Amino acid sequence: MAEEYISQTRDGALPGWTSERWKDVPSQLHRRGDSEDLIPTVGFNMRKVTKGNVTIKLWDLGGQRRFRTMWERYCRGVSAIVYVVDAADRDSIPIARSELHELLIKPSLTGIPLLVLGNKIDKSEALSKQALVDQLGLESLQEREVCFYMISCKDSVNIDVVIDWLIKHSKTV
Ligand SMILES: Nc1nc2c(ncn2[C@@H]2O[C@H](COP(=O)(O)OP(=O)(O)OP(=O)(O)O)[C@@H](O)[C@H]2O)c(=O)[nH]1
Ligand SMILES: [Mg+2]
Repeated sequence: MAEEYISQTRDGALPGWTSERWKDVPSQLHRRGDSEDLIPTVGFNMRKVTKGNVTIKLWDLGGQRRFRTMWERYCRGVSAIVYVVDAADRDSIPIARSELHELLIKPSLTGIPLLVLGNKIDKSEALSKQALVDQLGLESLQEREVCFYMISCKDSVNIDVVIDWLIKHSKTV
């Protein structure tokens, strides 16, 4: 069931990429593809996105409190962790910060490269890059590669550099 978008929003479709559900996942864990761009992730979704001879397997983990305890389990052994923050939701940044730091102190995740994305920069209330880096305490993170981009899935801002980063950090099998 290939779909022509890989990001949260239909507008954020990436030309040339196809997306399909990861086949070895129990079907009750999937969301319906049509609506998953509009509502919070329930549990998690898994996808394989492909362009040419590049395939990336993505685990999209739900951000709600009840799903956070499973983050560590699904981050173990991955090539990279991508942490997406709503840059316009200023009140939630302290929680995003503490949850991120909680996750990264887990010994099982030592050294895994981290990509932090400040999303929704199309919104006027979005924080600046420096403010977000400061409020998330990214400077204090150690012993792993950390990269940060400001993005807009809605307006497709910086999605190309995200994809480049993911490809660069993917393990070749
Ligand atoms: N304005 C704007 N809206 C966006 C953008 N990206 C996603 N959205 C919208 O945000 C809503 C989804 O909420 P999000 O906060 O992104 O959901 P999420 O982070 O996946 O939430 P969890 O799955 O609970 O972690 C949808 O209505 C999207 O259309 C963006 O770049 N700009
Ligand atoms: Mg989600």
